[in-house]
Amino acid sequence: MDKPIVQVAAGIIRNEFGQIYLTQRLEGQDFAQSLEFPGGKVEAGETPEQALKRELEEEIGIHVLSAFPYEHFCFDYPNKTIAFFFYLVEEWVGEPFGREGQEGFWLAQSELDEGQFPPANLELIRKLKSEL
Ligand SMILES: Nc1nc2c([nH]c(=O)n2[C@H]2C[C@H](O)[C@@H](COP(=O)(O)OP(=O)(O)OP(=O)(O)O)O2)c(=O)[nH]1
Ligand SMILES: [Mg+2]
Repeated sequence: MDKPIVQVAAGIIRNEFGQIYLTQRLEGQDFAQSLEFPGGKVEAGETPEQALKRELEEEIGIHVLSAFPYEHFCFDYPNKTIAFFFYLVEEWVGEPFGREGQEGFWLAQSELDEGQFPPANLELIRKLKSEL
């Protein structure tokens, strides 16, 4: 049987100190307790950028002013293929917080640890660290 393909939009939210805002996935979600770049599934009728903006309002309470495509790739999980759209977000209104009860915190870009993220994030984290 063919695996479903899911589109996911997520934000690399970076402040003026070069720190990135991360959240921890909740119990009951897939990859519970993993760190993640906030974001979620693109819904029918949405562009990935629209989904990014909606998800960042819903999950961390910020209003994105501008977002730039950073990486797009597909990753095969055993049960689904995810098409990721990662955006760099450096302009927004509001102070991010875990609006759905999840932990959230700022981390220096150099301190990102691929071991704490889902497997799909490996190359992305390496790229972010290599750019410093
Ligand atoms: N947001 C996000 N999701 C990631 C990352 N890496 C990674 O493998 N994923 C996976 C986990 C999930 O299977 C999927 C994202 O879906 P999600 O659970 O966040 O979707 P959603 O916010 O729309 O939540 P829901 O309404 O479906 O519960 O992508 C990442 O860095 N950020
Ligand atoms: Mg999500």
